[in-house]
Amino acid sequence: MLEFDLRWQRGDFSLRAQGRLDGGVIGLCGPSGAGKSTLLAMIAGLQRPDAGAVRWNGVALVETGRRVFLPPEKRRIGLVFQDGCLFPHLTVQNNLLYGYRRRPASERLFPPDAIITLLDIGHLLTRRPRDLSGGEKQRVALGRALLYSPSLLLLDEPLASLDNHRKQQILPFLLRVRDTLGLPMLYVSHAEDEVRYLTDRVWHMEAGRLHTGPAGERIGP
Ligand SMILES: Nc1ncnc2c1ncn2[C@@H]1O[C@H](COP(=O)(O)OP(=O)(O)OP(=O)(O)O)[C@@H](O)[C@H]1O
Repeated sequence: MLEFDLRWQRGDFSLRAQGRLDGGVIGLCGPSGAGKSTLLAMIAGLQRPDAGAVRWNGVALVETGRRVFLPPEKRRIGLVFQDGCLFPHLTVQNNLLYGYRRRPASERLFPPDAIITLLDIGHLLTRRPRDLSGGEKQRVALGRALLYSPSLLLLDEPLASLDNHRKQQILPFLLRVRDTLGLPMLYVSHAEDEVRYLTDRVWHMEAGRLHTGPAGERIGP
């Protein structure tokens, strides 16, 4: 279970967010500038909170009061961003295996072949990112994040740079990941219909405040 209680301020913008994610998919929606990416960055360890804590199954990943700060590579959190952020000089295969090879065999969650089949990227393995379409890049980025063997997957507008047609092609893969791998996911998107395709558990963020609803989530519109 992921639990967080975080504060962060820069200039006029202040973020205050408290929440709990115990499995399944939670969507995180809200207008531009609401603080969604900043919240994800603090959970992943890419941004330090001014005050607060993030715990995974009771273990502190960050706790400002005790000066605990686990760097991102020690958190076992998979990240997928809008533009994939693949390593341009590596083939698809080496992008996919980048995190996998750095995990001890005993910690590896999924065999590469299973993920390659799940995402239907077997025919792309020898290509480099520049020779992939936007949708293919995002499938490879998702595969790379999964082969890192994360305990939690954070997706920050993973489909935002794709046209509607491509989005419709990728959403079923995300459903497959949800249904076959059982990883908890926090999915940021402006598009609430996209989020609702994957989950009816939606958090809202506005002007730096996170609204999770009375039961830690909001169900229904
Ligand atoms: N270093 C900084 N200094 C000042 N303000 C910052 C800094 N970094 C982020 N902000 C502000 O924090 C706010 C939250 O930004 P954030 O990117 O988290 O929002 P978002 O909800 O993810 O937006 P979008 O949907 O457009 O990606 C914005 O108003 C942004 O300008």
